[in-house]
Amino acid sequence: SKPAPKPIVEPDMNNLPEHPMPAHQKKHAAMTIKAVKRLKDAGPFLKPVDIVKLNIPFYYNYVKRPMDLSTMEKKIQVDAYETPKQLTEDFNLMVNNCYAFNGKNSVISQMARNIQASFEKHMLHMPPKDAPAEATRR
Ligand SMILES: CN1C(=O)c2ccccc2Sc2cc(NC(=O)[C@@H]3CCCO3)ccc21
Repeated sequence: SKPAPKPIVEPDMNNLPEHPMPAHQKKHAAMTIKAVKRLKDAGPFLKPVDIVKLNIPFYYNYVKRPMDLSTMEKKIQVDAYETPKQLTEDFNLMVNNCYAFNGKNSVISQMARNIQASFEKHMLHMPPKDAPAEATRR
């Protein structure tokens, strides 16, 4: 029917959380996204899907909440995340958007799974919220 309009761009600077992720978790989150961006399969996920460049006017009819690595990086920088779980949810959203539009068995979806595996490995080392700062503990 009609191409759906572009969704609201994130992060919503008028709706940031009161208690964002603490600094030691924010640092690990930023390092994780930085590492994922260097992967050979990260290319198509570095920036928001460009519906003009890709000539896909109906993309937003399938994908209601676009997500990409630069948006996640921005959200980390402006303290839009309260928990590491919310970062993981955005990463999974990016992968599921790829499945929704391209199909799970597409080459691009395999690339999404490859970078998701690397993201999950890095997130295993995310420090707990109340991690004692090494210097002051003991
Ligand atoms: C995640 N994803 C896609 O989900 C997508 C959506 C529709 C059609 C193809 C694809 S693969 C893909 C390719 C690019 N490619 C590019 O951005 C560059 C510029 C336009 C052509 O290559 C970016 C995103 C993307």
